[in-house]
Amino acid sequence: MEKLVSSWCSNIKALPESYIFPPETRPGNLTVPTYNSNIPVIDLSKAEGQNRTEMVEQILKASEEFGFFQVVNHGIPENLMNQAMDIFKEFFEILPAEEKAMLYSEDPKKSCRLLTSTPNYNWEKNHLWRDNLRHPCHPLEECIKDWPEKPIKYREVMAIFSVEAKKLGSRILEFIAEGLGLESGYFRADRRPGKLDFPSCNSVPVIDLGNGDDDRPEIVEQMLKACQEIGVFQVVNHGVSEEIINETRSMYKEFFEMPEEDKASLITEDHEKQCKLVTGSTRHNGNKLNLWRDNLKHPCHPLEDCMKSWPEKPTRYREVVAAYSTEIKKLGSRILELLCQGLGIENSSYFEGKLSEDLQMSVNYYPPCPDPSLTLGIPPHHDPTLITILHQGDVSGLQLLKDGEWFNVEAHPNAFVVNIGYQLQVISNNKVKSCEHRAVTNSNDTRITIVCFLYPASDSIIEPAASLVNESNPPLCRAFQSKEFMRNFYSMGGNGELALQPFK
Ligand SMILES: O=C(O)CCC(=O)C(=O)O
Ligand SMILES: [Fe+2]
Repeated sequence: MEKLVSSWCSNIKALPESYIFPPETRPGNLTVPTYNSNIPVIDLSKAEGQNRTEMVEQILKASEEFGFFQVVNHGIPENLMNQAMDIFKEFFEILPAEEKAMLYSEDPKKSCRLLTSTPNYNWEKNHLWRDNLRHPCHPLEECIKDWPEKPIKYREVMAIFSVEAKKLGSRILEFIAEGLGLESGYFRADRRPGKLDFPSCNSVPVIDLGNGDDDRPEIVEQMLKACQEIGVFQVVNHGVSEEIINETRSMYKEFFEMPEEDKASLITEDHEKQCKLVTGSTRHNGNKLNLWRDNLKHPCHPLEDCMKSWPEKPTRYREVVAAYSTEIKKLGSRILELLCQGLGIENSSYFEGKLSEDLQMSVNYYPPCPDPSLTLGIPPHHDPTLITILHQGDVSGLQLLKDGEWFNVEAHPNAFVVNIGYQLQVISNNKVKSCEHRAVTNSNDTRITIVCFLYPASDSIIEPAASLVNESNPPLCRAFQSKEFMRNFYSMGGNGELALQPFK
């Protein structure tokens, strides 16, 4: 093992010969002016405000002019940065030599290695005045086993730090994609699912709604916690009868498996049409990439008006879906009332009436897929709803993004998955968050998901609820009409944050 510079440098007065560079490659004058005044320091908190476009332009300009910029208000807590810095100080300056010797390696294939100067120490002419520790951080569970075991807190602190740094990196790449006019998510490595064995998300509780008022405080607390942590929970004992659910599911299976000619009249690219059957997405024709799904969509409110546009086959379609959507609307109101209490919105009927009036049915049919690692059922997105109530039967495929990783939402045949939508996030003044999610496919089973989107009526006014706004929680945006937000949401390619910009 070469002697690490950190192990002997403190006692020496003159620079040893092997570190002295030829005159033409020495830094020479050490009083060069700092570049700080020219390299922009970019305030990332502006991403959430009116000046987002300006901030994205700053990043792009700095990238063109310097290829460097600094960021502040980047979301990595100061104490975490200090902890990481202290860990490395302890690593290089205090850790006994024998601990470091175990990590020292000249084998470039070794995942975690400590070296001095460059990896080519033995054949370099001049050594560099540095020691260096390097290791990969992704995927965390695999890499962490090779990380230093000392200082004791190394793995704990650096795991958190690396997750935060990765999030920051993804955010910055997203700003750059935005500035370059690329589609959202352009730089993300996970546009294909790649691997197929995703872990289940353990932040999604299965909440039992069944036991009446005695359990209410506990139910409310569980819901709020899930909405704050991940924005998704499941409910069982929800009051929608198993019979209605099974009947609806088998009816939809029959629908999607009907001969082509029975469905042809519903296939359309006309956005104005109320009831639409599409393959891929509604923007399929403009997309180079197709999605491995068919989708049927139509509104359900007001029922009598909408029903006329619904499919006529299977013959029981209208009767079954009318019953199902009525039950889901009731369940939706119940969940919103519980959430209202959890959020601390004083008026318990806050969501009643127009604010939760609109119900859209969206049913996905994902046939078994020849190679699920290469394609998606639905790409990553946030729902623009108040809440979404989804039934995925016994085949999982819904995935949530948490700390930059995808997790499965476990399939419970009796449960509905409830998902916080972007408009509820606004009303909660960011107290609860909507979660980015996607649907993956599988090679064995047909998967049908019955998705009910609960929306405000299009002309209702959306704003952070007055009881959630105070001096320390200023309103995240001004009031707007739901339809204004929806228009922006679609024109901004489904990006809720951008859709909200005009109302900041
Ligand atoms: O089918 C799924 O699991 C996801 C559906 C979904 O996210 C949607 O329709 O917005
Ligand atoms: Fe969704």
